[in-house]
Amino acid sequence: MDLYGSTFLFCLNTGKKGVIYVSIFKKLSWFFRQEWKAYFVGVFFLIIVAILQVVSPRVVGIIIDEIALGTLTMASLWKWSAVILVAGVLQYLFRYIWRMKIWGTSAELEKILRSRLFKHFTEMDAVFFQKYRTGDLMAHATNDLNAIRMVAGAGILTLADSISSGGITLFTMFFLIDWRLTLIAMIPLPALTLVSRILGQKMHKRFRKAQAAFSSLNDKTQESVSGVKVIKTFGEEEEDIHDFEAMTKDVVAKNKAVYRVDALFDPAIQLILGLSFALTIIFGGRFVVEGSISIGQLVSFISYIGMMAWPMLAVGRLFNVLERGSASYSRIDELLKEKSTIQEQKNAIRTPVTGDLDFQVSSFSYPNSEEISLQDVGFHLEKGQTLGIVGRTGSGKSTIFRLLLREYDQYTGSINYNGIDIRDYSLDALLSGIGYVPQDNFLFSSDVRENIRFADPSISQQKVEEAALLTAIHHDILGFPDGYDTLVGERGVSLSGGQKQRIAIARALVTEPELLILDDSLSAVDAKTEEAILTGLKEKRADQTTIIAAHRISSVMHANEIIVLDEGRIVERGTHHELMELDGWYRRMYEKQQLETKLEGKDEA
Ligand SMILES: Nc1ncnc2c1ncn2[C@@H]1O[C@H](COP(=O)(O)OP(=O)(O)OP(=O)(O)O)[C@@H](O)[C@H]1O
Repeated sequence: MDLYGSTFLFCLNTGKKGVIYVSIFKKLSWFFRQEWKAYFVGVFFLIIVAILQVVSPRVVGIIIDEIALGTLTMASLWKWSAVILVAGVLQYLFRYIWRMKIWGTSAELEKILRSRLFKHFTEMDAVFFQKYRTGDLMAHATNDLNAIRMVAGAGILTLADSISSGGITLFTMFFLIDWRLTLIAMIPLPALTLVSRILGQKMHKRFRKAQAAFSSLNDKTQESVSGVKVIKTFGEEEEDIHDFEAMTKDVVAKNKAVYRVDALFDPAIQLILGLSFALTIIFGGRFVVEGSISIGQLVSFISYIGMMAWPMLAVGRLFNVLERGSASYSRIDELLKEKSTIQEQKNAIRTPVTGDLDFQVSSFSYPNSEEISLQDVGFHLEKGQTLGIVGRTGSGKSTIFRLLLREYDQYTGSINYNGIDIRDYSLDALLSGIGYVPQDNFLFSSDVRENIRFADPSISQQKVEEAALLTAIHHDILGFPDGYDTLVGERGVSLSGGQKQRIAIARALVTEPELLILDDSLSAVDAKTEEAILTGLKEKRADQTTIIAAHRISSVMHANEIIVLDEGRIVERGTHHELMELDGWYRRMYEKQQLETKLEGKDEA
């Protein structure tokens, strides 16, 4: 049996896996170099502890020998007791130091990698977020970073500890007690390495599965609780309970699988150690009888065997930690290597965009999509003008905005601001000039004021209120329990869809952007309020450009120009009057919506 073949040093030098173990340390060498002082102190005290560890068992052996020989005096008992006490206290102190140094420093690595990853996420483009799902990215930011931290913490610790405490204990057994007994007693111990390696691997796999099952159960619970009204309306309670029970059963089964392996650990360790103890008693007993070692030495030796168990187990654990860390490092590295397709030019213009907007896109398709989402879409807006965009769902309204916001660069044609291509501006110069209100408005878990002045927390209350007045939300806000201090978002008060929309518009308006984009942002607001907001905007933003996309014609009818999109093409264009005269889709929609409003009015009356 090749038990010794799995010992650490051998593995470091052999085979493909050996390369993995070395390479993860190499990959992290930048960090170890940066933090070498902390590691040096940590490992130094680790070695001192390893030396101190062998003192007590040896002292106990000496006391026993003195008892056997009848030479023990009170003075020597006090002396030896003091040695044991001092060794114990020093071990306590030094263990504290190395733990602080090694664990604390490894947490630093996690922090550095997490910041890098987060910064990277914020720099990535829409293509990246389409390729990786949010859940996966979150898993990378937690599980993978944790596995890498383990290399810098538990990895370094087990490596240094198994070499120092294993080496020193072995040295003491070999040279200070009896080399023959050491060789015999050590025979079963490498099996501990195998046990911790193999069972550890199995445990980890099963634990991962159990965790995944538990998080699915969590998702399911959340979905069922938040969707309980829909479930009841459709009379689906029975099915839901059935699904829930099946998932609960799955979680229990997977946890049982973890315990099946976990329960094997201790008995296996006891069995192997027991074997080693048995060999020691049989052969050590004979050596004592022969007179080649003393009883005291045998007692010390038995303690040392117990102390050898940890380094042997640690080696197996080390392989697992390094393997997982290496796989995680590769995954994180792959993410960090992803480049955004949106790149700023080296000498990009840094002054904020202003002036006329000229949008001329002859063709655009989303990456990984064969369909052409925009074809020959062009418009020119002078500073201060308003453009309306209408069209069926999926006709390409939001796509125009995504190009304006530089979420995608891969189109043919050009988008110019003041005669300069938007790709020649820095992203900050472009985006700080645009106030964008997306269709699915999002409020942060914070108060109303902070939500409105999100772009710049130093904006005054007066400006916040002006923006809120303009979007007809000011009086609503005053009616909230804490006015502008009222918490909104996930954990805050519940707002109506229209209130959320108006806060989102106020957030875009408060910075007085050069270009304001409202992407179907008035859909949940009633017709009267909509009219008030649009009139206000027209006055306030007479010198600034606005684009409004909407399903409701009333949102765009006062615009300088209106374009009607269908399947990514402009099918009608002109002012409200011109489009009414054209007698096409626009007019039909307008009349239909007018009729609906009238009927609603009658219903309400
Ligand atoms: N990320 C994407 N990848 C591939 N195709 C997309 C993507 N986003 C949108 N599309 C497609 O592009 C077309 C235009 O979509 P867009 O979101 O611009 O429509 P819209 O007019 O804004 O619709 P709505 O009024 O429903 O918001 C649709 O056919 C849509 O399926």
